[in-house]
Amino acid sequence: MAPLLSPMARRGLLGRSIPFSLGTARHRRTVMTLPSFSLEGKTCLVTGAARGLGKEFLTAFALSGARGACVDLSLQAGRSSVKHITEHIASQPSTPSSYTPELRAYACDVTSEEQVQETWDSVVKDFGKVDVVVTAAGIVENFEAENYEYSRWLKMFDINVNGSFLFAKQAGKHWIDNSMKGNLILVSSMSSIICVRPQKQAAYNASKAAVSLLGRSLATEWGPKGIRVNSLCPGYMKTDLIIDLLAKEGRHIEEGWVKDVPMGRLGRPHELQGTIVWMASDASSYLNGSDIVVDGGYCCW
Ligand SMILES: NC(=O)c1ccc[n+]([C@@H]2O[C@H](COP(=O)([O-])OP(=O)(O)OC[C@H]3O[C@@H](n4cnc5c(N)ncnc54)[C@H](O)[C@@H]3O)[C@@H](O)[C@H]2O)c1
Ligand SMILES: OC[C@@H](O)C(O)[C@H](O)CO
Repeated sequence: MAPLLSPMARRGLLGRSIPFSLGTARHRRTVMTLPSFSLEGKTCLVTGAARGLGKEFLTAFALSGARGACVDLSLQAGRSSVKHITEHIASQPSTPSSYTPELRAYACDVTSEEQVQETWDSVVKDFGKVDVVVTAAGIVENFEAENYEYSRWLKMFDINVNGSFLFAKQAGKHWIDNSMKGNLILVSSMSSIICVRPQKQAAYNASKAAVSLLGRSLATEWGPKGIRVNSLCPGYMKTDLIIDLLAKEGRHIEEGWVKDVPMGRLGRPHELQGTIVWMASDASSYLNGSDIVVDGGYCCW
């Protein structure tokens, strides 16, 4: 069948002509993508982006043309994350030679309202605006409930729930006061829906259930104002958090986890890149108040 459009017209209307490496030379090829997936012109703020999923999300955003703020406890770790992401992007064959992502690091403890406010003000001053906020800062730990120290319970909620709320509140207020459309993505977990086994983690599970319902609550409050709020619920993704947990609990646990995943393996962090870009972009313009589960099928049981 004859093509509906010439290759040149297709490139102009539906794709972007970008350079890619072949040997030592730079050649051009056309990458066909749905334009609404592009994040060009958007500024994305990601908490917990010094490592793990947050870093993966910031990488995906920068690869999609966004500018980005890397927010984490340590400025040094944040700067090293930004450097690593920038080098990674430069090494990708699909990256145009003229493109360097605009990324900056900010030190912030998400449990401090004062620090969250200061960080927000700095990011807005540096970038002029924030379009997308992803709250990936979080912790996990496993203790049986009857022996769970209350101080630990409070810390878990302080980081996972209060930290998410503080950034959500800051972003929501800013977007509403400035009549801006905003996009908030809370990082929840499949543990907001089901109890994983065998590790005992009542506090973590309850904190993630709170995060997801916070997301749906904000979606109803702010939806009429043009602000979308959704939660991402990953299954097991092999980040340092999971590697540390396996080191503590024993490697036999991983075998049990894998049996519980219909796809027969843990997730790789980069496998969330497509989902997070979709959620952050205009491609998901009617998505609001949803929990997006990406877990290899774990929650089907
Ligand atoms: N890895 C998984 O399998 C998985 C699955 C589902 C959900 N999650 C969730 O995704 C999020 C990220 O997980 P990860 O695997 O990348 O973990 P990670 O430990 O690799 O990264 C978490 C990041 O959050 C930062 N952080 C912790 N406390 C903070 C605070 N008070 N203020 C600012 N930053 C803080 C850490 O410094 C770290 O850089 C967490 O909320 C986690 O519950 C992870
Ligand atoms: O449920 C997957 C993750 O949220 C989490 O890393 C796991 O539950 C930790 O045991």
